[in-house]
Amino acid sequence: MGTPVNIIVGSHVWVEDPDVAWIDGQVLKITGNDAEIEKTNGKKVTANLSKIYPKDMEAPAGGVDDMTKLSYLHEPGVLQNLKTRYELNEIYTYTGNILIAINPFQRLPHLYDGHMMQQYKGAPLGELSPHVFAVADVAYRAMINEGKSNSILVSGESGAGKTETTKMLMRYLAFLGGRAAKTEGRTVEQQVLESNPVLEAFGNAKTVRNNNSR
Ligand SMILES: Nc1ncnc2c1ncn2[C@@H]1O[C@H](COP(=O)(O)OP(=O)(O)OP(=O)(O)O)[C@@H](O)[C@H]1O
Repeated sequence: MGTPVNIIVGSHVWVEDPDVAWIDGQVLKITGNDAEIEKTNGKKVTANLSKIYPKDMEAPAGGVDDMTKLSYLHEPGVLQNLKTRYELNEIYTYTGNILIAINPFQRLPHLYDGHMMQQYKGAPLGELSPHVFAVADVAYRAMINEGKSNSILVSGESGAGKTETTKMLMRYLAFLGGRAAKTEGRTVEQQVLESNPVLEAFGNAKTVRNNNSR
């Protein structure tokens, strides 16, 4: 993937591992196309040079909020960055203007409160920390400015968090657009959000990864 990088004796690299997907280590010896690597768990392994990837030793300790800032855009580099951020409860990361969300499997209420929504209102993408509200804000503004419908694509495997993400997108869009008008004493925001259980009932079946089949 990407430009070939010189791997020499002493290079810090990523090598595939059956238990943890990728593990880092240092090249001890190169013989032909094979490199002998001492992994950080102390074990040694031999791998083909085409299967190992350079590790960025200068990567910031807390990761980067946009993966286009990574020195190496290979799989272990991307996964390492997401893992580093996830451990700090930073579940959102950009890759350019695409947002990657990792399921936190715990409530993070501070991420979605009214204060947060207020902050993201009108803020250019990339100015604040990566967030689903930022994506909604850009989509909403493009719709208003261009006078055309807009869509937001939410994809991921079962249990990845698409339904939760969509709920947050709807909440934010309702917050932007539907606060003033009222029908039968309820705001558009309330009404849109109340439609969630109905949509869920039609769209969701229980799967092995996810039981929200309400
Ligand atoms: N941003 C989040 N904050 C807190 N919990 C979350 C978040 N995203 C997902 N979860 C948790 O993960 C569970 C599964 O997420 P969700 O239902 O959104 O997945 P999905 O991608 O829609 O799955 P499926 O394709 O099976 O419908 C949720 O019920 C919730 O407990």
